[in-house]
Amino acid sequence: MWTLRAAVRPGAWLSRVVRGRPALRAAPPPPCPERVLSAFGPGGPGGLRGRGGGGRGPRADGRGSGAGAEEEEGPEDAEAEAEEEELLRREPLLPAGAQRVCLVHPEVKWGPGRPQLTRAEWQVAEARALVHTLDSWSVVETMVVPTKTPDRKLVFGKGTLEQLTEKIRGLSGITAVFLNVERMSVPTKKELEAAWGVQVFDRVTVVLHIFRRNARTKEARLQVALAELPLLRSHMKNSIAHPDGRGGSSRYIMGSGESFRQMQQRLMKERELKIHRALERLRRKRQLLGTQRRRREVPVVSMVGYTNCGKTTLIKALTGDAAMQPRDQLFATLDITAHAGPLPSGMTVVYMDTIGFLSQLPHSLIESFSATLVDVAHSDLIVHVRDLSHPETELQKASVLSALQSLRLPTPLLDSMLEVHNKVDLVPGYSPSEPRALAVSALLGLGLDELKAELEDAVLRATGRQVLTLRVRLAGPQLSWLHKEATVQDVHVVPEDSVAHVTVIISDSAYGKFRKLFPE
Ligand SMILES: Nc1nc2c(ncn2[C@@H]2O[C@H](COP(=O)(O)OP(=O)(O)OP(=O)(O)O)[C@@H](O)[C@H]2O)c(=O)[nH]1
Ligand SMILES: [Mg+2]
Repeated sequence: MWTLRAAVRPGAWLSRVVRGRPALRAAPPPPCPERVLSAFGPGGPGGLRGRGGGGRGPRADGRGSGAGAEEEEGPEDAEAEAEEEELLRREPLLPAGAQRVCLVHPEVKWGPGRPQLTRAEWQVAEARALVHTLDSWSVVETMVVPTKTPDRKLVFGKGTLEQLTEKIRGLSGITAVFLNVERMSVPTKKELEAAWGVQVFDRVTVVLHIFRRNARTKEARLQVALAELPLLRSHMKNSIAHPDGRGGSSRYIMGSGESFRQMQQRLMKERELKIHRALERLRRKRQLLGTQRRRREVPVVSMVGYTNCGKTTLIKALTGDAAMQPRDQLFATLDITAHAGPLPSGMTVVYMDTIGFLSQLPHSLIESFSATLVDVAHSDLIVHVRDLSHPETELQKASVLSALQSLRLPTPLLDSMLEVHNKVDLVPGYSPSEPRALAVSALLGLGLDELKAELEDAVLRATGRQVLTLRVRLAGPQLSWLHKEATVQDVHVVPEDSVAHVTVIISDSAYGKFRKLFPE
């Protein structure tokens, strides 16, 4: 247990945390997370009391947070809710149920399309992991097929495609082919499906299917709906060319003055606008809660990282939040959730669990989800969690950093980022070479004390606060002033001297005031 010890001259302060226990403690901080919940008032921070959060921790979208009068629902809210429900009522892109998949990975060995940092086997492993993330989906066959023409309509050269078609046709019992390309045009899909006799999915479709399945909150579900739009649009463009089977796309719908295609495009545009509006509404609510959180001065630490690196596990270990459910799946977390936990001095911080990154994620997908990550920009500290046991950990780091760059986060926030090397239990003898990196095992609880100490230093630096132990006279007004203007962590009374050594977390400006008011 870490605590601050009173070993100070009058008015002097300690900025370092040392081991030990005070002889007499007054007003010990109640254990978390209750303590932070009370700090947020009856509703908790950012929906800490979220209803139906899927058993995966509280939600930060503000739904059902009961955070105050702003949250009370009026008829307008009911109308908005009805519209949101309507927007979410849509058939999934892929049918529900089991799929027995043949995974086909086009390997580009030469030329500009050749991946620079990765190898086919890891790309295949990631594609398999995507499939296995879906319940009752399985990979029954994997084929790595060389191609020199990945940008051609049918991806492979003529001879290779013929051989591949023969092989796929010869497989018994497969229900689909997962062609591991980012995105396939609809004509390509149709032609390959005709040749192979089964459905063909690309990476975007599979990722969207996972997103749709894992999205819990309305905000995440609306983001998925938004991300699906480009796909629906291209399907529409191709399928309504002949809506009545007789080339009716350019025909005018009676009396409307617009063709069938124009009408479909208009409806799609309207849908997009409505989704944006609904998301905006939900975000405004969330921002409001974020402002309340900041006003209450609870520092926010965002955990970011590649999918499956252990963000949720680490937050669970740091907070002891038993409701969190880490899973060995890609994109297990799609909703930003907030979880409170204590640091060594007793200071409480809120950890934000975020959606994981994936390399080669289509741009439109990143865009629709980057809005979720806007919250990261409002945090006091970013922690980049890495899976050190992953063979492509360097590539994963590069894709996370480039995604973070594209979010245009404030430079001090990027500069102060901490790197946590997780899963070291799987890499015996590992120690990080980077200067601002800490090795931990979130699963086994290794290295967490060091991490907490480092987090505390970083949070204090980022928020312009310090942990000080001040000597105050029991008879004077200092103690009550400190209770009002700072966060009192510990009071160590020395009765024979009629003084107390008070440990506080205090902002630089409040400390300046304190020195002015009580100069002794
Ligand atoms: N061996 C080992 N496994 C870990 C460790 N931390 C997490 N895991 C496992 O890694 C898997 C993914 O963990 P999560 O915490 O869900 O990862 P995440 O980063 O939140 O994943 P997404 O939400 O999908 O982005 C789970 O099976 C965890 O048990 C660790 O320190 N050691
Ligand atoms: Mg997670």
